[in-house]
Amino acid sequence: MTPAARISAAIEVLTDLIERRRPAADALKDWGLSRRFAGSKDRAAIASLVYDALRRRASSAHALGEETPRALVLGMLVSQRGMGVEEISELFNGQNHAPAPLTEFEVAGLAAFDLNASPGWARADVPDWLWPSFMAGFGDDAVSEGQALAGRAPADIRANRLKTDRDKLRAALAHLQPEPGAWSPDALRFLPGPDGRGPSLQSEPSFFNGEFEIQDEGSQLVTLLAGAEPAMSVVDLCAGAGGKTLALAAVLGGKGRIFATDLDSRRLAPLHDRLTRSGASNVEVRVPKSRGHDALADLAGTIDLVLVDAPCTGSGTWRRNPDAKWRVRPGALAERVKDQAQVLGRAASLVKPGGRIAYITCSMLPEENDGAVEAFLARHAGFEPVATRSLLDTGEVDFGLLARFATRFGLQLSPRRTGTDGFYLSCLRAPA
Ligand SMILES: C[S@@+](CC[C@H](N)C(=O)[O-])C[C@H]1O[C@@H](n2cnc3c(N)ncnc32)[C@H](O)[C@@H]1O
Repeated sequence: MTPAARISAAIEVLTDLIERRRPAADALKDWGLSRRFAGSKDRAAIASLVYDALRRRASSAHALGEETPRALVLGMLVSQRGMGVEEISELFNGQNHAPAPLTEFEVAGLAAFDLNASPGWARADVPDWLWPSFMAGFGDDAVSEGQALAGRAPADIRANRLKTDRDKLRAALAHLQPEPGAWSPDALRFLPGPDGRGPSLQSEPSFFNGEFEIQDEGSQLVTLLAGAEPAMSVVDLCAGAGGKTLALAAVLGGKGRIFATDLDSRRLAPLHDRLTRSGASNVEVRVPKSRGHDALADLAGTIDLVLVDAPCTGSGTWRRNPDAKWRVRPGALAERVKDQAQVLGRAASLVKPGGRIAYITCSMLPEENDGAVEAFLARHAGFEPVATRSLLDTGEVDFGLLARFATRFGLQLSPRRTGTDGFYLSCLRAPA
């Protein structure tokens, strides 16, 4: 396919996913299935155009005065690929599957393209209804935080301490040129290539052997800072597919016990194979028998550390899922805040006197971070937030630099601050 034909294909995929409000991956897959002539390089290039256009959706639409799939691609070619009107006109020539020639309106819009004239939410590429939350969380930095969140994400892996260490793993993966992560002692990072894609890590022998898991460095960090120690009893209350469960098992080093559960039993399904591959032997997966069944009833009041990786808007992961950013509906934030209150209440009933709840979200929004913790503290007398300084003093690595990112009750990581996905951590000590 020619570069211009790939642009036409990207416009088609964007039309489908916007009209039907469906995930980008599904729309791209369907497009590929019905266009067998497209090779793997074509598909990768089209996916990259689609994801980049979604990353800059609000800024393109605002600068060009319309929110059509075509306008999103045009804006992205200017803001992300640095193209000028002439270069774009050569591609948009209407011949051989190229997009139709530019209209006068489009030429004028491209010639006057200036993001500085746009409001904050558009420059930051954040949905306008979430902008007040962003401003409340980041103040003068809100635009640059949003812009960093609209960038491409690297691929991070966590060396599994139960089987290897970072140096050995780095040597085993030297052909893929990983770099050590900036914060987590277990992290290796692979930067995206020109098409936005990273290496195919899941086909590496060291992956099959359980020597690493794919996990954003921010996710690794909040798990390391949660305060798990060997010999503890730990509950991972919202374990899902187990990204944090596996990281906790590596910290415990085979000592103590981890109970992993989730409201949705289907989400736990991949965890069994992942545990086998990782070599973790002290994890018990508690699958609820039905919706509402409490699979942890026998553990009430006995647990040293309850990790709550709470259901949230996922706004911290918008670099990886730029389509999800525009699918979040107004009202979703209030729903997630209710869920968070519910899981935190359940955590409070599990933790032992003097034990700890580690509350984590992959969110950038203060309502579901400090806001959720503040509401919990108001409802649960005697619980106290653990000072951020003492969270950072793990004795393992000097995390002191992260103190700059302390919030009222915890720590906020972000692409701009830490080069990771956006994560929040707050630790709460139960009354003795
Ligand atoms: C952020 S995801 C968990 C990701 C997972 N911990 C990981 O690291 O891969 C949040 C999870 O919370 C679960 N969840 C939602 N409400 C819950 C509740 N009331 N109790 C337990 N889990 C809940 C969801 O099913 C979802 O799997």
